[in-house]
Amino acid sequence: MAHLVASGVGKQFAIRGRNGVEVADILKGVDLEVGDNEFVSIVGASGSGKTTFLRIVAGLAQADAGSVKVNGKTVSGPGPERAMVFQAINLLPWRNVVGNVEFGLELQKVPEAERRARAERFIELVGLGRHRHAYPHELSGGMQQRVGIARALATDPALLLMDEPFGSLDAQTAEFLWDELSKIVAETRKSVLFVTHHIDEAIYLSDRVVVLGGSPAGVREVIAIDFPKPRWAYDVRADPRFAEFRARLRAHIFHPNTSQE
Ligand SMILES: Nc1ncnc2c1ncn2[C@@H]1O[C@H](COP(=O)(O)OP(=O)(O)OP(=O)(O)O)[C@@H](O)[C@H]1O
Repeated sequence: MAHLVASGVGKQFAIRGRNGVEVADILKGVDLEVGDNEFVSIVGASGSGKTTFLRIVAGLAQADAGSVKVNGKTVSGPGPERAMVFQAINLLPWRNVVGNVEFGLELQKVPEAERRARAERFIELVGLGRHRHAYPHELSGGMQQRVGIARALATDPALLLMDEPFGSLDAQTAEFLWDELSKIVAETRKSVLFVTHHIDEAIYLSDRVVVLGGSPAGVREVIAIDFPKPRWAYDVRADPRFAEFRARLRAHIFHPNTSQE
């Protein structure tokens, strides 16, 4: 069974325009699925509704039309089967790495011994074992983002929702974390819905890339990225099909009416 099935999702916002406040359709008729152990990215021009859609799946915003189901259950708010990783990492500055990773488990009332064991496991998995007692201000941006990923994984969600998690990092650190993330996702067999501006990142990480676009926005294109896994950023870039995927995605994002398949 697909982990996530979104059907006909629509969202309106009150937009302040020249003629005062108007209600505008931002998303309309969005159909999107993420299967078991599948990595799906959403790309699209700025303002195309990527974050809005992800927030609806997370249960942080409500759709005005359509439905979102995770493991067959309709989403009506946040839930333990979904965990979100944001671009702004939002670690608790007064807690060390272990304390931050345990935080979500405390909210879920997981007993202390299990909490500690789970936190330690995921801290090791993201490669921060030696820094487990460090405080956020003692960590680099990339390390903080890895704490955010460990915090989300520790709650053992069926679906990991990621909103530009590497967007604030330098290119080198981000690329290093692409390899890390794909390794972690393969190891933990998670399903992931990932929002990004970065076309190369989407191609490298994803099984499928969904292009959102139009006004109101809908699914413009879905491209299957069939490079074998595990992948390494260097090999993927060197493959001639990488340039093809890139050109197709750019065409759909930036010239949606002129691109042809
Ligand atoms: N709370 C809100 N109230 C009114 N309008 C909103 C609200 N949130 C988002 N919007 C509007 O919805 C549209 C989609 O925003 P969203 O942040 O989902 O786009 P995005 O594709 O994630 O953009 P970016 O790539 O720039 O992050 C934008 O026009 C934005 O102004």
